Amino acid sequence: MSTVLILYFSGSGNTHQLAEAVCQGAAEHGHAELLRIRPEHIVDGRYPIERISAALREADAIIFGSPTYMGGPAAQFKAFADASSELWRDQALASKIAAGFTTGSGLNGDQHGTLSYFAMLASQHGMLWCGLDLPSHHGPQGLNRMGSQWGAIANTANPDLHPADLATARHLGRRVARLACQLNQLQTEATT
Ligand SMILES: Cc1cc2nc3c(=O)[nH]c(=O)nc-3n(C[C@H](O)[C@H](O)[C@H](O)COP(=O)(O)O)c2cc1C
Repeated sequence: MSTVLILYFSGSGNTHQLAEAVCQGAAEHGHAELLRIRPEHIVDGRYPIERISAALREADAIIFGSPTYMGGPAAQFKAFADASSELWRDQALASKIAAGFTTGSGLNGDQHGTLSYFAMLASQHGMLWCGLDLPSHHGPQGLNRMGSQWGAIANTANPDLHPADLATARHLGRRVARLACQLNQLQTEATT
């Protein structure tokens, strides 16, 4: 069993749809929970990290999500990331698995900037980055049609997300949760 948190911001709902798909996949291997960053929680540009720091400390894996705004994560996600420096001081998230997902309206809308930022944030926290183990247009569902191995991307040119993008997000959630279970098992074996 593993506990996976999906920590994300969504302005108009596209990234929320992708977060739900990630959560469905992760729930196949344990407990998975959505934690949405709400703009009204942010005060003077800072997210109140104390609201969620216990949940972050207890999770086995954290999957970050944000729409891509101007080639990077939304300011609301960055407000959380900056506040997470409280947890960086004692490396409270070290050795947890991390992964990421994003949405963007461009076919190539520089969504990699957002995923690269998530990987950097994970590295700052000493976390272990988990990308996608999928070549592009994989299998009958056409998984990873956006061709990214850093994480899951959905193109949002249409209001309903593409089934292949949703299936790719479920795959990422499933992969992270499965790896977290395996890591838990190894740690248990090492201490018994
Ligand atoms: C301020 C702003 C900047 C944006 N910049 C980009 C961008 O750089 N690349 C891209 O592909 N889409 C960009 N978009 C489109 C959003 O990423 C896209 O609509 C996304 O799915 C919104 O997600 P949400 O519904 O979860 O808020 C931008 C949208 C806004 C409002």
